[in-house]
This record gives sequence, structure tokens and C-alpha cells, in this order.
Amino acid sequence: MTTLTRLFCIGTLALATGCAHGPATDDSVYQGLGGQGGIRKIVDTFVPIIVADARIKESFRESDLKKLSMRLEEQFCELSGGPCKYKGKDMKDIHDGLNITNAQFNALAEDLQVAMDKNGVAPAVQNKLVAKLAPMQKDIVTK
Ligand code: HEM
Repeated sequence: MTTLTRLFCIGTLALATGCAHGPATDDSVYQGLGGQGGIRKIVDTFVPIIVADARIKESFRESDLKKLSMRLEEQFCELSGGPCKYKGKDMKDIHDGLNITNAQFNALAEDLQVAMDKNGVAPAVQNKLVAKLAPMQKDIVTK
């Protein structure tokens, strides 16, 4: 790479214009979760905790837990900067009519933290994933 090209790349780092050594999207949270394998383990821990949690389990009585796990894996992978694409429904549409409260939303977030703890995810990484989920509260909580 010529000096000029290198300078051009540095100058356009923020734009990520496709220079060979330009920045990939930040996948530090994805790596901190243990990549795809780590996320699968977290979700496999998380879903049984959810369906045993008296504060929220009623909502999942008729849910297809295999499908839910698959969607959560995709969603956490994409949100954390991993190479996946969430293929599920819009958060507002899927939760519409479930009458979810703030307390239930917080209960689920707490369950996720327990699942991440059990899988050895560092607290700073946990906080980053939860921070990415927080803006969804306005679409999920309807009661
Ligand atoms: C940060 C909070 C939450 C996130 C990120 C989240 C994410 C998701 C995702 C990805 C799906 C699958 C969508 C699909 O199948 O296309 C889903 C479905 C579902 N969620 Fe949530 N959710 C959250 C909070 C909650 C809460 C608090 C409840 C209830 C207490 C809840 C109840 C459900 C139920 C019952 C389904 C299955 C619906 C169905 O398959 O018919 N969710 N959620």
C-alpha cells in the first residue's frame, strides 16, 4: 500500500469505505460473549430460567421455545456486532397484546444477567448487551 493510499485509508477510517485495512464493525461485545458458541450457551441457559421465573413464565406458556432460542441467538449476535442477521419479527409486533409491564421487562433483563454470569461473561460486557436491549423497552412494554 502506498503512503498516499495509507493516508487516504486513515482519513476515511470513520467512513469505513472498504479500504483493505479499514475497521470492521466493532465486535468486542460479540467476542466478550464468546462468539456464536458463547451466545448459544447463554441462550440455552437463559430460556430455562425465563420459563421457570414466576414473574414472567405465564407469558411463555404457549411459546415455541426452540424457535424463541433461535431468534434470541440471532438477535444477540447481531446486536453485539457479530456476523448474524436477526430474522424474527419486529419487537413491537411480537410483543403486542402480551400486556408486558416494566417489572416484567426488568425481570427478563435480570434473568439474562444471571444467564451471562453462569457463563462467565464479564460484567462490562453484560452491561453493554443489556444497554443495547434497553431501547426496546418502549416497544415491548405495553401495560
Ligand atoms: C429485552 C427484552 C426482550 C427481548 C430482547 C425480547 C426478544 C424476543 C424475541 C427475539 C422474540 C422472538 C421473535 C420471533 O419469534 O420472531 C420474542 C418473543 C417473545 N417474547 Fe420477548 N423479548 C423481550 C422481553 C419480553 C418480555 C419481558 C416478555 C414477557 C414477560 C416477553 C415475551 C415474549 C413471548 C411470549 C414471545 C413469543 C411470542 C410467540 O412466539 O408467539 N418478551 N422476544
